[in-house]
Amino acid sequence: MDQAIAKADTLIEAMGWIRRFRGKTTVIKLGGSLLEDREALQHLLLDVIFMETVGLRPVVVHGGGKAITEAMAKAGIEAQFIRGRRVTDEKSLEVVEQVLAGELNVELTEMMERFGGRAVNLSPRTTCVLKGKKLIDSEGDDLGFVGEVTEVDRDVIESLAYTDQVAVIPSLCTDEKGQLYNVNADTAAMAVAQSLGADKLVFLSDVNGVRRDPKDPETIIPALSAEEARQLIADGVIQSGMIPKVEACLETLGRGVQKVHIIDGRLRHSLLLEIFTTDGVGTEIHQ
Ligand SMILES: Nc1ncnc2c1ncn2[C@@H]1O[C@H](COP(=O)(O)OP(=O)(O)O)[C@@H](O)[C@H]1O
Ligand SMILES: CC(=O)N[C@@H](CCC(=O)OP(=O)(O)O)C(=O)O
Repeated sequence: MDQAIAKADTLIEAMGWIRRFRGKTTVIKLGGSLLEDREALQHLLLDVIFMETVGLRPVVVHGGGKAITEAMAKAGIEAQFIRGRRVTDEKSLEVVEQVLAGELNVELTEMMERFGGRAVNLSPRTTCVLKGKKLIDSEGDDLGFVGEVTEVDRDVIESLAYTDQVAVIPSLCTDEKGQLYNVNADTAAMAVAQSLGADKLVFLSDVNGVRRDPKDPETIIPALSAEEARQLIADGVIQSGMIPKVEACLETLGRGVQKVHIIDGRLRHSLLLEIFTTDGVGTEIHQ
């Protein structure tokens, strides 16, 4: 009996969160490491469809760094990164476009459709919603065809949400001349969240959050202020792919998005636990 009541309490709590977030936008960023784990990915996409079904408005932005590096290796191109961003020449850009827009984006949408959801890919091959320009690197390095998003077509994304469809956006943008650019997926998600005035931005990765020791899951930091996060980057505790992620969190918080989380997408239902429970999982970054 007690157990049944405890379960009812969980349900009541979940209903409260559903009421709180119904009609609100959550931008969900799927990282490359996670995209490699098919089983985890399927659970996750099912959760996205669940969110949409109960009236939340999830928008998916995805990367695919690992798959790109593998495809480049097959094409005999060596991957090179500067401050977490891939140096992208013309040949690499072709591979990036094929993997993100030609393969992963289509695969993600198809998987969601198989779960009974309605998902629409918004890539430069279909409807390009991310406009941008070449990224000028902070240290003056030339990264090639690496871009930054300057404008998001929020009308297209929102009109999908209003008609119960989930937008699936790869991290690619085009400039006014139609030139394609490779965008770091964390910053692409940030741009989408800001433009939509999202309530939440959730980064799903293959780590349980930001850690004091990157190799030790026990050292996860559940909550991090913007100031602490900057210090951890300066101290070299936050490294490699975690740098653009945390920088994207910090910039997003400065622009009105209420909450930003970094969570482990391999953990079953981590997304729902994050949204529908008080304690949540992973690292929350706040002002
Ligand atoms: N302080 C840290 N805490 C956790 N992970 C870290 C930290 N510093 C660096 N990392 C690395 O960042 C990676 C996550 O970034 P990235 O590989 O770009 O993820 P994704 O492809 O999912 O976006 C982790 O797998 C981990 O190796
Ligand atoms: C410019 C740049 O670095 N672009 C990234 C885009 C994909 C990405 O960011 O994927 P993850 O989210 O899996 O890291 C890249 O080429 O790897």
